[in-house]
Amino acid sequence: MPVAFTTRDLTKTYGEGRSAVHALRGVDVEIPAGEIVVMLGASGSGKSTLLNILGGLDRPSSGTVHFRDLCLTDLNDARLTRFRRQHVGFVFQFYNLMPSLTARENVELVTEIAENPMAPEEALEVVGLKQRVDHFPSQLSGGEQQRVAIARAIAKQPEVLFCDEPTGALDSATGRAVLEVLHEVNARLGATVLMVTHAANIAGMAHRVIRLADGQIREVEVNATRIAPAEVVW
Ligand SMILES: Nc1ncnc2c1ncn2[C@@H]1O[C@H](COP(=O)(O)OP(=O)(O)OP(=O)(O)O)[C@@H](O)[C@H]1O
Repeated sequence: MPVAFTTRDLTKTYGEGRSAVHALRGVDVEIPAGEIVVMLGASGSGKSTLLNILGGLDRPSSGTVHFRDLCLTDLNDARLTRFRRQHVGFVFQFYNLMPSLTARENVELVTEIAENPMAPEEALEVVGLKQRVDHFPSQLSGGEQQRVAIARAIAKQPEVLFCDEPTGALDSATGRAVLEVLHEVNARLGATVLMVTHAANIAGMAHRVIRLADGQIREVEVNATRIAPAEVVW
């Protein structure tokens, strides 16, 4: 299995002196391409910090990150931005949609600057919103808005989709619908999906589960069998 990301002795410290917070303390991890990987850990264990560094939104204090054979830690800001634009998509807990734009227009914001985008309608079809392309966010439910955010993230055909608590603001039925979409994006489009969550039950649908504690990898587990998104309970 080809590797999407490799980190070596990654550290991240926020602040300095007595107020320094050691968010990551020597992380060595490999994320295989084409998998759904779930990162679990207590609040403050460093999950979001690691996700943001892998996605090129933030930089480590020390250590290296490779995306395939591209060393992200060597890139200047302009090249790191290009890496993000070409290779990765992000989905956050709060959907960050533009309220004055329709679903289609929200997706177009990304497809207009992407190199090899899908048509916005196609991305909205993948997430099951073909009939809602001309609706504004206020006319959509929370789960539907999150699906627009996923459509926006996948429309540029990223190799990796980073999701930080993508179901955190959703009830269980709506959350399952969103997980179904993430499962589809992995199975149908072949994107690596890297998801941070507090909901341990979501780990059952992953190929691989990474547990963090105190800024370090505590355990990496490969699921012998996976459950379907519809079976996830929380
Ligand atoms: N910008 C920042 N400035 C200072 N400290 C920060 C910053 N971002 C994160 N931290 C600290 O780094 C540690 C790790 O934070 P991180 O958000 O990565 O944890 P997490 O596991 O994602 O937590 P949660 O599940 O609560 O989102 C925490 O102690 C947090 O307070």
